[in-house]
Amino acid sequence: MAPPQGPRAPLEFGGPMGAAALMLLLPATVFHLLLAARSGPARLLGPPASLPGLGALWSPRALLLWLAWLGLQAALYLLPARKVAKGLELKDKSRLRYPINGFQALVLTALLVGLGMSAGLPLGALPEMLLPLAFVATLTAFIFSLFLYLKAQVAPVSALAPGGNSGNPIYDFFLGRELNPRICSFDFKYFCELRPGLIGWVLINLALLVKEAELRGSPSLAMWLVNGFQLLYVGDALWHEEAVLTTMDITHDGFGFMLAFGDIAWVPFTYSLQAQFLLHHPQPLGLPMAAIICLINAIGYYIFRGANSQKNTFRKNPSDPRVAGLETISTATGRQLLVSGWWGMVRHPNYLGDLIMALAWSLPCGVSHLLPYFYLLYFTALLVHREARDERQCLQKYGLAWHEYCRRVPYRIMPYIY
Ligand SMILES: NC(=O)C1=CN([C@@H]2O[C@H](COP(=O)(O)OP(=O)(O)OC[C@H]3O[C@@H](n4cnc5c(N)ncnc54)[C@H](OP(=O)(O)O)[C@@H]3O)[C@@H](O)[C@H]2O)C=CC1
Ligand SMILES: CC(C)CCC[C@@H](C)[C@H]1CC=C2C3=C(CC[C@@]21C)[C@@]1(C)CC[C@H](O)C(C)(C)[C@@H]1CC3
Repeated sequence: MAPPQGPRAPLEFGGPMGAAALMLLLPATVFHLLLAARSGPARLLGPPASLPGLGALWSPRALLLWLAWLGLQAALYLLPARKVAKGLELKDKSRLRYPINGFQALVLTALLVGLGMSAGLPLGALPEMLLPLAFVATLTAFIFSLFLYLKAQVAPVSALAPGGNSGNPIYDFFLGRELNPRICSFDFKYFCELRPGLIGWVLINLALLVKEAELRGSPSLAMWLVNGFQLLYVGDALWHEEAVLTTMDITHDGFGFMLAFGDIAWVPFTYSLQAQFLLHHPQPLGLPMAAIICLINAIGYYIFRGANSQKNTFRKNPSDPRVAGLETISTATGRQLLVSGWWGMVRHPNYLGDLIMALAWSLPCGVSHLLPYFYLLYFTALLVHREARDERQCLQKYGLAWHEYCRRVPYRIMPYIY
C-alpha cells in the first residue's frame, strides 16, 4: 500500500511547532558553538563567556567572500563532467541527469586556493571571519528557502516530495516542498548537498591549520589528524558522488530550510568545530595515541566504505561477482535485501562506521572538554532519528520481507547494543 502523501502524510520533527523551534535553535547553536570554541572555558553547555555585538555579525567583506564562494562552486558544477549519471525513477517515470564532477571541483578548488596562497592570499585571516560568514550563510539559507518555497507553488504535483506538503507554511518551508528543484539542468539540492558546504568545511579546516602555523610556528599533530581525517571523508564523498543519488535526502526529502541550512551553514561551521577548538585550545598528542586514533579512524572508514560500496554495488547489479555470493531475501517489489556481509551484521553498518570515525575526529582534542565531542553527540542523535525514519520507509516499501530482515538481523546500528 502506498504511504499517505501530501496533506495526509504524518508530520515529522514535531510538526509546525517543532519546525519553528528548530529554525531558531539550529542557527543559535551554530553561533553558540563558534563563540564557545574561541572562548577560554570552551563550554558546550551554558552561555558563552562573552557575547559579541551585532556589528561582529555583519561584514560586507564576508558577504562578498561568501557570494564569490557560491559563485565559484556553481561555476565548477557547470564545467563539463567526466560522467553524467541518472537518478532513480521519479513519480512521472522520468529520471533526472546529474553531472559527476564533484571530485574535480574539489581538486580545482585546491589548485585555486594553492595558487592564491602563493600569490599572497591570507588564508589565515579566514578564522577571524567565521562569525560573519556563518551569519551570511544563515541569511542565505533563509532567503534561498523562501525562494524554494515560492518556486514550489508553480511546480507540478508530480514534482512535490512525499512529505513537506502538509499545507502548513511553516512546516512546509522547513521540510521543503519540491523534491528536486531545478533551473534548467542546475539541480539545487544535489549542488548544495555536496559542494559549497562540504568543500567549504575542508577549506575552513585548512585555514585554521594555516592560522595555527602562523601563531605557533607549525600546525600541531592533533590539527593535522583532524584535517587529514575530515579531508578523507569529504574526498571520499565526492569520489563516490553518484552514491548520493540513492540517499533519502535526494530520493525522499523535499528541499527546504532543513537541508538548505544543513548543507550550506550547519556543515561548514559546525563540522569544523574540532579544528576551531584546537586553534584556541592546543592539545598535546603523543605519537602512540595518534597511532591509536588513526587506527580507530581507519576501522571506521573501512566499515563505512565497505558497507556503502557493498549496498551500492548490489543495487546497481546484484550479479556483480563482488556481491553475487551474498545471502538475500526477496521482497514483493522484486528488489532483494542483503542479509549477509556488512548488511547481515547490523541493519545500518554504514552508520556504525560513520560514528566510529566521528569518535576519531574528536579524540585528538583530548578529554578535558566536552565541546569537541559535540559532533559525535549530534551525529548519534541524527543517525538514530534517521535510522527510525528509514525503517518506517522500508517497512512501507517491503512489508513482511522487512519484518523478516529485522528478525534475521536484530540490531540496528551497534551489534548487541542497539
Ligand atoms: N556526515 C553526515 O552528516 C551524514 C552522513 N550520512 C551518511 O550517509 C550515508 C547514507 O545514509 P542514508 O542515506 O541515511 O541511508 P543508507 O545508505 O543507509 O540507505 C538506506 C537504504 O538502503 C537500502 N537498504 C537497507 N537495508 C538494506 C539491505 N539489507 N540490503 C539492501 N539494501 C538495503 C534501503 O533502500 P532501497 O531498498 O530502496 O535501496 C534503505 O532505504 C551513510 O553512510 C551515513 O552514515 C548520513 C547523514 C548525515
Ligand atoms: C541541520 C539539521 C540538524 C540537519 C541537517 C542534516 C544535514 C547536515 C545532513 C543530512 C544528510 C547529510 C549527508 C551528508 C552531509 C550532511 C547532511 C547534508 C553527506 C554529504 C556527508 C558525506 C557522506 O559521505 C555522504 C554519504 C555523501 C553524506 C550524505 C548525507
